[in-house]
Amino acid sequence: MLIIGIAGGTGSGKTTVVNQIIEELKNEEVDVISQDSYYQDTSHLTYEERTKINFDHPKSIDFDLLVSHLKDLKDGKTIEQPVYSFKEHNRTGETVITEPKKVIIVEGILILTHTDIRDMFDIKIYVHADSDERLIRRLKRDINDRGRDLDEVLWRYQTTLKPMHQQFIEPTKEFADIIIPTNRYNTVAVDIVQTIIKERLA
Ligand SMILES: Nc1ncnc2c1ncn2[C@@H]1O[C@H](COP(=O)(O)OP(=O)(O)O)[C@@H](O)[C@H]1O
Ligand SMILES: Nc1ccn([C@@H]2O[C@H](COP(=O)(O)O)[C@@H](O)[C@H]2O)c(=O)n1
Repeated sequence: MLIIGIAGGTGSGKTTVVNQIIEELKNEEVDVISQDSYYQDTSHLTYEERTKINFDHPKSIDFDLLVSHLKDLKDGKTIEQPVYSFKEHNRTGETVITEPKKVIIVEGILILTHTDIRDMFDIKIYVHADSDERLIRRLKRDINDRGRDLDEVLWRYQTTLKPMHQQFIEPTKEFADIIIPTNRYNTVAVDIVQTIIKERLA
């Protein structure tokens, strides 16, 4: 089993890169695990309280569950990946049955901050886009897809997202084996990663 970690700031293009990488792989060969599925269960809080959570701090992630799920997959066991709702700021209570495959791609802003998880990765990738580009993408995406408005995105950017990015996320670039610049669509980098995966699978 090959485990690939793909980190990078919000809006850097992690999900897009993952989708491009797996385009040529068969479904039965690859699992994608998103760190977003592992936001802490906050059902004990009201909706109002949940809106104020700092979702860019490592403490917002249930890393224990993520570690145990990755270990299970490595051991050939099936897991139940939680489903997360950005509209509700909480897990939905549903799960996705995920079976072990030849390639596991784990993507998320904070995945390289955690030593045990970092050590499980065979390849560590950091996706980089400039912060203004990321903010523009985040604004468009959160308003179109995640039920947010301009004020909410800018408030979150100023209060938590930008400082947490500088404190926790950007420094993990030093752990990366490969850094992919994505201010433009980077097909060359995607081709290189696809080639590495194919070689390892051969
Ligand atoms: N290289 C790129 N150039 C322009 N837009 C991009 C690029 N990569 C991603 N996007 C767009 O930016 C938004 C955020 O990308 P996404 O892959 O979801 O980022 P992340 O998973 O890192 O938050 C999406 O709307 C996506 O279509
Ligand atoms: N309820 C939530 C949970 C997380 N976020 C933001 O999502 C970002 C991480 O996801 P990406 O797909 O962009 O990598 C992170 O920056 C959190 O601020 C949120 O807005 N609401």
